[in-house]
Amino acid sequence: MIIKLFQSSHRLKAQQLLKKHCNSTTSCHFHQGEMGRKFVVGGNWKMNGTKSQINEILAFLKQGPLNESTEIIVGVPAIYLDHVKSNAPANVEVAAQNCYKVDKGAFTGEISPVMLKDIGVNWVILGHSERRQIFQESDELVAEKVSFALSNGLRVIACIGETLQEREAGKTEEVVFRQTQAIANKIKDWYDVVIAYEPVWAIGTGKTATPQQAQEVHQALRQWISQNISPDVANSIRIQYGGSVTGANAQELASQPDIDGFLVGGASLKPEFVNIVNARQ
Ligand SMILES: O=C[C@H](O)COP(=O)(O)O
Repeated sequence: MIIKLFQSSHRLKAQQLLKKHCNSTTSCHFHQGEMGRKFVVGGNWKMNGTKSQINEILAFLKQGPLNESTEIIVGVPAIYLDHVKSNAPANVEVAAQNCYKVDKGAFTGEISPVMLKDIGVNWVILGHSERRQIFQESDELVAEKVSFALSNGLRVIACIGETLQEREAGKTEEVVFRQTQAIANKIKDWYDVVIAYEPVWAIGTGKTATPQQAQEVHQALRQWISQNISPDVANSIRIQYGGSVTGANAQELASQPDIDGFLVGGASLKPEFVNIVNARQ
């Protein structure tokens, strides 16, 4: 069972079971430092695509080849979730791009985690900067959504990241720690959470963070998580980078030790997404 959990991406759950196992036997060969994090690449299609364009994306995903050791998730506009769920290759998981914090009721235009589970969708992207900025989602609301989605059995890509103004004011760490703390205030288990660090100034602008800039924030965040949540969570949680990732820059970004994958916008609509999926050598 532990091996199965490792092969899936429930690494933290596996790690905790292993810890229990290691404490109860003297011959355990597993140690925390040996546990790698599975590379995870998400394609966030945002509000793009008609059914025929989506079928073209599905065609290049089917053609691949897609690295088997990378977990792949596509974030699909709500109206096409069912279609993509039925037509995506088996190794490509499907995510919604948002969901609300209650299971049903008078919330016109919203969709709930229960509805997503009902059509077999197991992932949701929450707290994307476009939701935070255009739709004024607060840290508190994002955290409530994360908590409610997890309690309904969804797995979550939780997005954080600073604006250009915040970076220039030297507030990058303060912002990403604050956004993560808001989530930490509402959840206990991080097994089913992937964090996507997406500096807002790099989204859709062609200005990718350099591998060093991204690594610096990922490392600082992991250290913060170790001190403020737990060393186990810090060691196991996957932190994606997002912001103008392309087939051309993915490989160097993927070589950074604390970058565990990507959340890709524009390039996820194009065949180069396959190169991004395969960026971790
Ligand atoms: O969710 C994805 C990010 O917003 C990145 O978008 P981008 O790759 O188009 O810069």
